[in-house]
Amino acid sequence: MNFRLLAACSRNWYMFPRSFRPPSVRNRLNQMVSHLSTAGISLAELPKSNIFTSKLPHDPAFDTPELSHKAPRETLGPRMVNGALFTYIRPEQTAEPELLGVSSKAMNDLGLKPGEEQTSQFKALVSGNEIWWNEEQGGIYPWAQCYGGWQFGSWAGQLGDGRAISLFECTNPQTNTRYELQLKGAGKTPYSRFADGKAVLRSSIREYVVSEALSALGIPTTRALSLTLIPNAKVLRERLEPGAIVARFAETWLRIGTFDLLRVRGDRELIRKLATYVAEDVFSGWESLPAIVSLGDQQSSTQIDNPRRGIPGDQVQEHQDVQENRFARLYREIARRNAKTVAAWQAYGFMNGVLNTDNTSIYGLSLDYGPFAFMDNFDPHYTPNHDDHMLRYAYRNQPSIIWWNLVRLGESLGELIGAGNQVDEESFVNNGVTKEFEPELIKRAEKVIERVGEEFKAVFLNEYKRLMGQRLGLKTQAESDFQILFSDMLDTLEALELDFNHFFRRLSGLPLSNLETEEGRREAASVFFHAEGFGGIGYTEATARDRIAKWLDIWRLRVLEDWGPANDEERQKAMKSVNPNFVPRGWILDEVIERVERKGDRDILGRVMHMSLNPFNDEWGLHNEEEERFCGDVPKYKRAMMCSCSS
Ligand SMILES: Nc1ncnc2c1ncn2[C@@H]1O[C@H](COP(=O)(O)OP(=O)(O)OP(=O)(O)O)[C@@H](O)[C@H]1O
Repeated sequence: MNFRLLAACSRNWYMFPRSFRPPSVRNRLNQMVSHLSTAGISLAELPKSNIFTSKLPHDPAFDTPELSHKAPRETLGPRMVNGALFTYIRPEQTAEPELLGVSSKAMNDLGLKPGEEQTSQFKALVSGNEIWWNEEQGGIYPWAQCYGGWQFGSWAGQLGDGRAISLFECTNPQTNTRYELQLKGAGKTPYSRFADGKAVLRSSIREYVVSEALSALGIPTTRALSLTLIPNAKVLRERLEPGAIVARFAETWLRIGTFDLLRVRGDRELIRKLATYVAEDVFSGWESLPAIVSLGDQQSSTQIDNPRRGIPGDQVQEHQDVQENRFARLYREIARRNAKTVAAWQAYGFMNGVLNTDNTSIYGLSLDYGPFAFMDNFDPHYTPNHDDHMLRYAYRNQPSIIWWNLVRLGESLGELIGAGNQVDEESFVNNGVTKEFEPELIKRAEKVIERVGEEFKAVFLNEYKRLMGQRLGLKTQAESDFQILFSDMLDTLEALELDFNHFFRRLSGLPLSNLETEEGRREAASVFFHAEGFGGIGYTEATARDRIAKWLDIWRLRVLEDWGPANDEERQKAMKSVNPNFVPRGWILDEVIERVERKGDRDILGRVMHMSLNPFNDEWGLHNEEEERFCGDVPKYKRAMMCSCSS
């Protein structure tokens, strides 16, 4: 079966399902961390594994860890790697590393005990100077993954972990969650192409803080355990900069780009193997995957959110004359997860900045912290990526782009999805698709992708409405909320150039009793203004106040419906528990970078991480002036900053 043929035969695979349109401004349809306190264990006691490297094929150039270990590092440099999903490779040694920060939440989630970060073993591991393997006793040898990707809509070829090296998988014995721990900035790999395998301190600080901030907001993401400065590594970007290593972890680092590369190379055997690995070893087995949900008008959000699971892997389901086998259910799971994550980005005003397929996780994690940002003033056209002139990855396009990426995944899985009940037949497995079977297979695969697209849209909207409702203090959902509350609010924020996240937090603390009269609402409106007032064209202070006051009245009545008149304190508390007082915005990260890098100030990093991990606090009691500044109005000339991809 020629994989390219699939795409050529079916142009609509490159488009959204007909009814799915990008979000627009007019039509919004289209748009304290609970630390489980565990005792924890030491790094040595942490259960470790290498399921990824033991089940999936390695780079044939280095059959064993020993071969890779003995090879001079220069021989492990950039090249094409075929028929494999990883290469054994160790991190480069670093001189005089300095551990700058550790996330307490990450320690806890990994199952490590507090204080473990002070041990020399921990410091050596997260700086790349020690690995969990030696020639005498063996252990787990590090590896770099091979993947490809579509970047800005064009095929980019083989990419792979050019500067990330995984050390091992580890399982938190309390939660049973398994993570793959890796170092970013740990040196060259066969996937480094023309680059140096390093990461600069600037981008490492950004990833370290913001991946943990997203996690604290409840948004699925890859995580950061620690940040290590490598003072002697002078890394050349726009200028010479200090290098750094982020020790990071995730349930999986597999990306849509991992499948893309196999498809482009026509490696159907490996696609099947990888898909099986994902279902059995990344998710909780084939039975855990979701069946189709009906999407008629009668479908409740609860039904959409709770598809039937528990279907045996070898069972093929028939729905409206279309067979769905286990690979279709796998595709659905990946799409549903990504739908929820992108909904959370939209609800919290987060932009990834570079949503290429190599940055789209098959686990639905926020992945790749490059030119990302939290929204300042609400502007659906905003992208933090300085190089994205077409606004491909702007806020308003994120849901559609994630779907575009998922269609690429559908193409990679197309043969397996389209095979229906023939997927395990010997001749299909060994010889591929016959000419006679091809039209049927393509038609079925297209149908499944189209349906999953409809479900993606439904899950996305469901989650977006849930989160927005929660942010607005609603306990129930009403049909009219979307247009009357959400859309009008967003239009108002955009028209008056007001801050997105501040809006929700300030709304949380507004007593409903202050909003009973027209005068009270007009008075309250200015709580959303910037220090200099508001922006936008054609508004006077009186008309700006009128517009906000009108919305506040609708909101007040809706909140009263849900909470009644006597529970306003509870309502405020509930809203504050979902609307962060602090988000690490671009200007704050710039200040942290400046102070850590140029002024040798280490403490600010710890304080900002603490605020990021506890974003809903009213205060943190660490540095009052700084906290007030970081949670206050964004200085006018520092709003909607942009950054380049160089990192
Ligand atoms: N300094 C570098 N040295 C080697 N490879 C690099 C470097 N910077 C980026 N790459 C590689 O270029 C590709 C795209 O880079 P991108 O910035 O999206 O990824 P990244 O931030 O390095 O990694 P990740 O997506 O895992 O966070 C990846 O394959 C990445 O490994």
